[in-house]
Amino acid sequence: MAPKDEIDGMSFEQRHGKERVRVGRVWRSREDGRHFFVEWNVSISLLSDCIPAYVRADNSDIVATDTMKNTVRYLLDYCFILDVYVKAKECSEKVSVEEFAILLAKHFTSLYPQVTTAIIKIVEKPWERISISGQPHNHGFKLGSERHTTQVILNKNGNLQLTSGVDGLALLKTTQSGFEGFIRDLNTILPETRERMLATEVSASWRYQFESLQSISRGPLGFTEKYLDVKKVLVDTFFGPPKQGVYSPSVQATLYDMAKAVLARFPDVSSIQLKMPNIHFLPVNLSSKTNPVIVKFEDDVYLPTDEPHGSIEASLSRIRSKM
Ligand SMILES: O=c1[nH]c(=O)c2[nH]c(=O)[nH]c2[nH]1
Repeated sequence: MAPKDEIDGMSFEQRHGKERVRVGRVWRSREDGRHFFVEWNVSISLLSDCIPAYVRADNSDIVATDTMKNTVRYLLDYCFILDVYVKAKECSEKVSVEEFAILLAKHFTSLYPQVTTAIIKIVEKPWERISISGQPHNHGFKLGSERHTTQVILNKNGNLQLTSGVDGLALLKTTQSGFEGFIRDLNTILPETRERMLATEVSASWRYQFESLQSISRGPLGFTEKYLDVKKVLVDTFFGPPKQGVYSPSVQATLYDMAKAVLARFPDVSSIQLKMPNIHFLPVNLSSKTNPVIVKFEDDVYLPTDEPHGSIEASLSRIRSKM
């Protein structure tokens, strides 16, 4: 990713940045007094022309990460120094995590002549508006589960790679899952089955087809809506219709159906990567010498296990027309 430089007859790559810069932001609606809140964990990585710092002890081209670190603390009071916060303050209207990442990347690549590319990653903490007696609260939030993520890679010349994603989306179904017909050898003890639990924690990231800043023409929260829509397609495809569900012959087949459904539904998504660990729920059969059947497994009592778990991941991309 980083450009390679040749130094002393050797190839050299470098980048520097700041990880885990945390920021919270409240937007207050004047109309109905409702507050909107986001908490973001921002990582910045800059590709920049600062080889002299490595080879000649000349730091004159360095955007210092220590400045950023000190500024994070300072900024609890003053919101105008660290780039992350300057931009957060400038966002008088609520923005999506994708737009904010683009804003930051634009800032770094346009302000510093040395910076050729900015890579911004943001993870949004899942604060959700709370409801009291069925009524959405104006300023109360509780922590949910899955996290909205984004990564923006922006080049000085405007070339853009934009991905959105979801992490920690835990899904489980108690039937309509099996695993049969796999290779059997000396080490195979797993029985074939058409009846098992299926549980996973989906990590997905999908890339938008936009390849430059100019090609993005969305409303202020378009990416948040798209995130919710993609998540819904993933979840709906995993479970199938509410009454009968849909049979899963393997995690692999379900993963592929989910990826295909996203590409079929969203023309502006050019690829999707899915990681779906197979989180096992083992059948419980208990016996002893004196009592051969204490608990007989009848698709009811399971032992949940995190370790080890199956690891299944794949990505699906549109093949670009060569025309
Ligand atoms: O859906 C599954 N895919 C596998 O590759 C696998 N391997 C395994 O032991 N159980 C399962 N289940």
